[in-house]
Amino acid sequence: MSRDNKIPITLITGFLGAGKSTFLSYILNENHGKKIAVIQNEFGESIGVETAIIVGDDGKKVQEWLEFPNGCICCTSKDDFLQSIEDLLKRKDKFDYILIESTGMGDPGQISTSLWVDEELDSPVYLDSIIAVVDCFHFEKQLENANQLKMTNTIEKVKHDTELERQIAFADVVLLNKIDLVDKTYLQNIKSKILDINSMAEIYTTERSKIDLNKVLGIKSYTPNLELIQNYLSHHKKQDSHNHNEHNHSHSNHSTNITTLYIEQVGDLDETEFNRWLGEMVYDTYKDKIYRYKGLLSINNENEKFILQGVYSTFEVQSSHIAWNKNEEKINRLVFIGESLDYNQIKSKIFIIIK
Ligand SMILES: Nc1nc2c(ncn2[C@@H]2O[C@H](COP(=O)(O)OP(=O)(O)OP(=O)(O)O)[C@@H](O)[C@H]2O)c(=O)[nH]1
Repeated sequence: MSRDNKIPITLITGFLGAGKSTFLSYILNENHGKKIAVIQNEFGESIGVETAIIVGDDGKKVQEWLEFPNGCICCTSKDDFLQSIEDLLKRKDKFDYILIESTGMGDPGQISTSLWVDEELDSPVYLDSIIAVVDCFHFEKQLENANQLKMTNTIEKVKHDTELERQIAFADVVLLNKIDLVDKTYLQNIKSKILDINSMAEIYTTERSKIDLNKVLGIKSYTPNLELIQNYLSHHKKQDSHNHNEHNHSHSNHSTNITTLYIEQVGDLDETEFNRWLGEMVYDTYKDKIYRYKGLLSINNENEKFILQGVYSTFEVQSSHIAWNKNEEKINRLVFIGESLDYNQIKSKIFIIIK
């Protein structure tokens, strides 16, 4: 099934109180011309969205539907996101977009991998993008608390408390919300901390999560869109003249070890060897530590540019159907976001280049 006939899913993540429900309410009440189904895996308190939740007389959550004034349909879910999606699909004629609000502590990587796998199985849905809503007023404090806990507490606690960074690491779009509560200098500082973690994300500043919906819905972050990938990669190119430490956006005042790492290499790739190498990295060397990765590749004996997309150990290399220009230098360019990534280790074995 082509993506044009599939239903897009946007996953909304964010720490407790960041403004996710405010964002959902805003979307549902905007004039977007879509019929939107909403899946939430927790109870919330904001108006509009949670009114769709029905509690059965046994106290359990029951999935229910509700017509919104602008034609939206809302539902709430059981804890299992995928089951909810399956249930939703039985009512496919009723909607053409799905929003999933993950709980404050959800792992966006797990959910996006599940959706990605479904896509491979020719599922009628596809993952459009992951949006992280960040409370910029509390961000520094939340990050600081997480880092203090990292030094002192158990592994479980650490995993729990790195969730804020992980949400940012997995995001295609970050909404820096509550800008009414901070000044410009502070905001700039927060932005650069977010870019240190994930320099691929589009960052927008918002008040009450208000944003042009064209910037957040139907943006196809996971499709092999050459323009989008080139856009993601463009600002990394400028850093390439710097030393290797610059490839890894780890700055001395940056306390997280989740970073973005950029690698480039001129020439053509042996596709089989590249797949083998990447598999080794994501299944073995950096298992569960490489979260998200994208790339623009030049494959041996192919005229077209290829695009790499990956989450954890799930990845795809697909043609963009756009050829390299005759005068263009063929440069393979990759961006990885993950934990404790070592530039030299990753680059040392990476590219099997055809002379
Ligand atoms: N000052 C200010 N308050 C905001 C803004 N956006 C949301 N809020 C408020 O922040 C509180 C939390 O917003 P929610 O939308 O409920 O946040 P949430 O992420 O859904 O929260 P949880 O579901 O508890 O994780 C609410 O009282 C909102 O009214 C903003 O831009 N500025």
